[in-house]
Amino acid sequence: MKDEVAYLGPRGTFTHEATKALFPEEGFVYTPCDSIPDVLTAVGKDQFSYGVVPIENAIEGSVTLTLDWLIHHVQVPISGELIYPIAQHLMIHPLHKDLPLAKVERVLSHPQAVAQCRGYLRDHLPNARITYVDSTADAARKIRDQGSKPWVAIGPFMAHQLYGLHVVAESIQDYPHNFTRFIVVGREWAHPRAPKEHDKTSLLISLPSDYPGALHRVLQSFAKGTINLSRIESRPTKKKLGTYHFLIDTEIKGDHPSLHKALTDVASWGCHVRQLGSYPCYHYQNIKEIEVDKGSSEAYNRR
Ligand SMILES: O=C(O)C(=O)C[C@]1(C(=O)O)C=C[C@@H](O)C=C1
Repeated sequence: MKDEVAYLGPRGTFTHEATKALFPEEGFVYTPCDSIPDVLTAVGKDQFSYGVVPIENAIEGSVTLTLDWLIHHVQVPISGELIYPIAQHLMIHPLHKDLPLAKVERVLSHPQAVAQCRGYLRDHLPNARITYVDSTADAARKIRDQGSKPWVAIGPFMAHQLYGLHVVAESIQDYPHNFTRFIVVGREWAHPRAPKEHDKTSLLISLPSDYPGALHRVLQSFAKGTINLSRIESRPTKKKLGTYHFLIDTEIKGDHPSLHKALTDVASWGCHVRQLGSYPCYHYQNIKEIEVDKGSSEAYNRR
C-alpha cells in the first residue's frame, strides 16, 4: 500500500512544495486538504500516514492555527521539520496583465502571506482591499476562476504555473530572508537522503498557577541540564484571560537522560508537561544540494 501524505492545499501552495521536498520518493501519494485543521484532524484519525503544515514564518512568526489545533484538538506527534525558503509573487489573470496596480481592487491571499508583504501593499496597492483565504494557491485558483475581476493573488511561483496567471512582481515580501518552518505530523519519519541539522523535542508546559518565578524555575531546569532551547512561545489556554500554555522547543532527543531529568524537575514544581514530538530537523538547502547532485532537480526547481 502507498503511504499517503496530507498537506495544506490546493496544489501549488508552499506547503505542497515543502511536501515534495520532504517526501521525494515515488511511493508517496500527496493529498491536498482545504485547511490546516483538516490536515491535522485527518492524520489524527489515521486517514493518512503523514501530514505537512506550516508552523512558523521568519517575518510573521507563529502560524497560530497550527499551534492551537495541536494543543486543543488533536494528539498527533510532530515527527519532522523542514525550513523552506519563501518568495511571494504578485499574480494577476492574463486578461488584466497590463492593468496599472493602482486600479487593482482586491488582493487575495493567506493571512501569513499578506503579513509578509504589508509594506509592499501599502506602497504599491493602496486602493486594494484585502481578502483572506485558506492558502496562497486557493487565492491563485480564485483569481483564475474570476477572470473578469481586476484582482491579484500573492503566492508561490508554482501557483502561477499551475493556475495560468501572469506574474506582475516577484519577491515582494518586505524582508529578503524569508523562511517558513514546516512540520511533518504522524508516523516516525526521516528524510531518505538529506543530512539532518539536529534533533528537536517540542514540549507543551502548563504552569500550576501564576506565582512569582514559576516560568523562571522551568527555564532553570533546562539550564541546569545544559539543554539548548530554540523557541518559547505562549498561547492562551482559552479558559481564562491571562493564562497561558508555553510551547518550548529543545535541541535534544526526547529519550535523552538530561531531558528526562529536566522534565522530572519541571513536574516537581507542579507543571503539566506534554511532549508534542521528538524529531529530526532539515534545511531545504541540504535537500536541494542532494537532489541536484542526483540529477533529478525537477521537483525542486522553483523557477
Ligand atoms: O498558503 C500557502 O501556500 C501555505 O502553504 C501556508 C503558508 C503559511 O501558513 O505560513 C506557508 C508559507 C508562507 O509563509 C505563507 C503561507
